[in-house]
Amino acid sequence: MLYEVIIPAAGQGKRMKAGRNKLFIEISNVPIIVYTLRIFEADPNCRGIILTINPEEKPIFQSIIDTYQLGKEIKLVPGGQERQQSVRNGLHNVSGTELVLVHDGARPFIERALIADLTEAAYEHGSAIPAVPVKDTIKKATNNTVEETVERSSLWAVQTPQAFRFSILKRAHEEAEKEGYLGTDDASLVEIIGEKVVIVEGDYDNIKITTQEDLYFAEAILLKNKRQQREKE
Ligand SMILES: Nc1ccn([C@@H]2O[C@H](COP(=O)(O)OP(=O)(O)OP(=O)(O)O)[C@@H](O)[C@H]2O)c(=O)n1
Ligand SMILES: C[C@](O)(CO)[C@H](O)COP(=O)(O)O
Repeated sequence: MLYEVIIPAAGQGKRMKAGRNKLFIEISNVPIIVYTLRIFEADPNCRGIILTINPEEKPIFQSIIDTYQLGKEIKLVPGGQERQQSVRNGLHNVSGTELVLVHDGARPFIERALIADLTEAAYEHGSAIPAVPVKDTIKKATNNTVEETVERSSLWAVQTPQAFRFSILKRAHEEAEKEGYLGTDDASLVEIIGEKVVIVEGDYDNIKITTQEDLYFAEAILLKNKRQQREKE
C-alpha cells in the first residue's frame, strides 16, 4: 500500500538534556535520525518523506542527508513550536497519496512489516496505530498519594508510525486547530472528530528515544538487530 510519511524532527530534546536536538546524537557512530530515515528510504511503498525541522538546523540536516547519501527525495519543511504544529506543517506538503503516516524521528527501530500492517489497517478502517500492552501496574495519584489502581487489561502504550487516510488526518488537524486542542499524538485528534482508530499490535523494541537511559536500550536493540541480520545471511 503506497503512502507518504511525515517525520517530525523539530524538537529540542529537553528531556534528553543533551543541549541539542537529540536526533543528532549518534548510536554506534550514526545519528539517530539516519536510522529512522533509512527505514523509509528502503521501503518501496514509501512515495515521499516530509521531514519537519527547526529551520536553524537545516544545514545540519542537509549535511546528514548528504553524508549518508539518503537518496530518496526528502522535503525539509519548517516545524512548529509543538509536535502537533510540526505535523500540521508537514500535512501542507503532502503531495497526493491516499495514506499518510506520521512517525517520530526519535523512533529509529520501526520494522517494515509493522509499517505494512499499519497501512493495510488504515486503508480498511481509516486510522491505525501501533501499540503494546502496558506491562507495569498503573496508579493514578495526586501529590504522591494514590487515588486508584487503574485496570490494566485495556491499557496500551501507543507508538508511531500512526497511519491515516489523508482526508481524515487533515480534517482532524483542522478541527484541533479551530478548537485549540493540543494532543501528544495524532490519533487523539482523530478520536475527537469521532473517527475510528484501530490498534495494530506493535513492538516493544520500537522505543522513542527520550531520556539518557534510552540510549543504552538503543545500543542493545541495535546489537540485537545486527546479530539477527548476520544469522539470516
Ligand atoms: N515542536 C516539536 C516537538 C517535537 N517534534 C518531534 O516529535 C518527535 C517526538 O517528540 P519528543 O520525543 O517529545 O522529542 P522532543 O520534543 O525533541 O523532546 P522533549 O519533549 O524532551 O523536548 C521527535 O522526533 C521530535 O523531534 C517536532 O517535530 N516538533
Ligand atoms: C506520538 C508519541 O510518540 C506516541 O507515543 C508520543 O505521544 C509523543 O509524545 P511526547 O510527549 O512528545 O513524548
